[in-house]
Amino acid sequence: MTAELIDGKAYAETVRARVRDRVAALHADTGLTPGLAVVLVGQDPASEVYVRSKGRQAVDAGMKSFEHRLPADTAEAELLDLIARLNDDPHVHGILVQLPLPPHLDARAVINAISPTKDVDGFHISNVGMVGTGQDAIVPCTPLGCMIMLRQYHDDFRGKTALVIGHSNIVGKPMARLLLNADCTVMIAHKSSTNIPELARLADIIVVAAGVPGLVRAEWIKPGATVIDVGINRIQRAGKPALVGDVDFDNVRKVAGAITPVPGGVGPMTIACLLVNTLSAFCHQHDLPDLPLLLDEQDPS
Ligand SMILES: Nc1nc2c(c(=O)[nH]1)N[C@@H](CN(C=O)c1ccc(C(=O)N[C@@H](CCC(=O)O)C(=O)O)cc1)CN2
Repeated sequence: MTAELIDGKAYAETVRARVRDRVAALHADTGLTPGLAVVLVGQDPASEVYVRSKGRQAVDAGMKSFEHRLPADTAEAELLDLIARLNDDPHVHGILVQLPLPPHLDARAVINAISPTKDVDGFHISNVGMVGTGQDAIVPCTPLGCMIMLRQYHDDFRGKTALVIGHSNIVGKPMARLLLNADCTVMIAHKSSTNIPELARLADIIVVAAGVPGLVRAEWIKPGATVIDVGINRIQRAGKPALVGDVDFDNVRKVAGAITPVPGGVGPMTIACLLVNTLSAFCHQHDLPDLPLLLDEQDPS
């Protein structure tokens, strides 16, 4: 068996096209345009790339993009002051602060200063709490992207077992909660777990976000399982730089039913889902109907 490749780039393009069409239709009806503010503190090279891409993709989708770049030594009070201004700005419907932040800044305080209605990353404690209690809320972009792709392979999660490897606040925990909200049976493991192989063998779905290159091995995979690799690891392979995930891709793909590659799997869906969340936040703020998330659902317009 060779697993079907889950083409995140193609899914992301479909999501972006839907957002673009809906933004154009809403603009034609209301004259309003969704606005996304992205805040970058410091000059982390990977963050620079992601922030540039977020701004470009927002503009391509017909949105306004507001980029705020602050020096690495920015004081927390200054960052909180910027967030307060963005919270009050009617042209800004979504706000995100790119992570990681420099170590002198308290990421939790910064995220919780964003208005929950504009928190398009879904990291604010009130959005986290709402998702955790099964209420409609803004969902973090990477797990949302994983769910959209998983839905194409599992129309019903009831009776399915998932293993989420990794318990970060931005991927592992929200991913597990979303699967649980969909009535999946969910196991969560992390870097201190000693029984990951045994748990993995039970799983119809594996989502891994552990930051360990090649962690998930072919011998652990239930034949036909869906494997979603969120890992992005920059390593040296045969003396050359390479980008690999947390899954031993070449061997796991011989056993799994469907698998995401790295690059080109989950990553592209992260920014596409940021556009979905920005459009959603805009719709809620203007009391307009929201875009359905599933790719096979019809747009209400
Ligand atoms: N405020 C946030 N900070 C961070 C988030 C986030 O969702 N919100 N997630 C990550 C970084 N990230 C977006 O911000 C992100 C990571 C990876 C990709 C992506 O498309 N990856 C490509 C590979 C790109 C490469 O060569 O580096 C892929 O997997 O194909 C997009 C967005 C942490 N911070």
